[in-house]
Amino acid sequence: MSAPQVVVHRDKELMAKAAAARLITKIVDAQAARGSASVVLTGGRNGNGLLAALAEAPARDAVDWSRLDLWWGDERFLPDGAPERNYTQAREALLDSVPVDPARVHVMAPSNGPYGNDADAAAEAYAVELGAAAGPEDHGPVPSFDVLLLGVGPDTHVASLFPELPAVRETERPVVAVHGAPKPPPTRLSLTLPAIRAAREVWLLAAGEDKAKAAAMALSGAGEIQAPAAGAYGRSRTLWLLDEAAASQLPRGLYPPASA
Ligand SMILES: O=C1O[C@H](COP(=O)(O)O)[C@@H](O)[C@H](O)[C@H]1O
Repeated sequence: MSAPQVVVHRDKELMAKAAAARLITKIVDAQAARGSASVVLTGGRNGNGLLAALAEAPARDAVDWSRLDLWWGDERFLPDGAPERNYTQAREALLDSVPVDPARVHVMAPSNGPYGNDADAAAEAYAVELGAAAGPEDHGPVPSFDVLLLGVGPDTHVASLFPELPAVRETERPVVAVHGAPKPPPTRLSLTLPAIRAAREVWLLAAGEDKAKAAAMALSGAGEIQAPAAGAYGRSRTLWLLDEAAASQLPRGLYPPASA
C-alpha cells in the first residue's frame, strides 16, 4: 500500500492538462522500460477531461499507441454505442483520434453483446480476459497496470464501487456486476478494490466544489466501505489530482500550500 500524495491545480482545465502530460510521460517511460504500457481508463467528467487534454497535447505523438493496452475500471452496462457508455465517451474524447491497436483496447461487454443482458456473465468474461493478460510476474489474477485512473464521485464512489453496496466488499473476484447503483444506469460492471490495488500507480481525479467533501472524507481516514475512494491505492504510488475547489475542505497540512 502506498500513502496518498496530493497535488492541487488551480482549476479543472489545468488539472486535466497536467494529468495528461503526466500520463504521457508515464506511458513513454513504461514503454521504454518494458516494451509496452497498460492504462486503466475511468469514465466521468474528469476522466474524459484528461483524455480530451491528451488528445490536444502535442506530446501525444511521443506515445507509441500500438504498444499500449487500455482497460476500463468500470462500465455502464448499456447497448453498444450508447452515449452514456464510458467506452463511447473515451472514443469521442481520444481513442478515435489516435492509432491504438484495436486488439489491445479491452472493452467491457455492452448489454447487447455476446452475454446479452447478463451483467454477471459479462463481468466474469472481463475477469477471464484480465486473467489471460496477467503473467507470472503479476500479483494475482490481473496485470500490474502501469496507471489506473479513477474519477471520484461526490459520494466517494470510484469505478462503480458505491458506498455500502456489495461490490465494494468483494475480496475475491477482480470484476463484478453492480446492480442497483444509485447513479444511473443502475446496472454496471466494475473492477473491485483488490483488482484496483494490483496497479503500480493509482491516480484519483476530482475537480469542482461538489467533490470537496468526498476528497476530504477519503483522505481523512474514512473506511473503504463507507468511502470507496479511501480503499483505492496503488502498489508504488497513490496520487490524488485535485483542483483548488475539490481540495477546499482537505485538512490543513495534507498537501504543501502553494508557495506564491
Ligand atoms: O458513473 C461514473 O462516475 C464516476 C465519477 O464521475 P464524475 O463525472 O463525477 O467525475 C466515474 O469515475 C465512473 O467511471 C463512472 O462510471
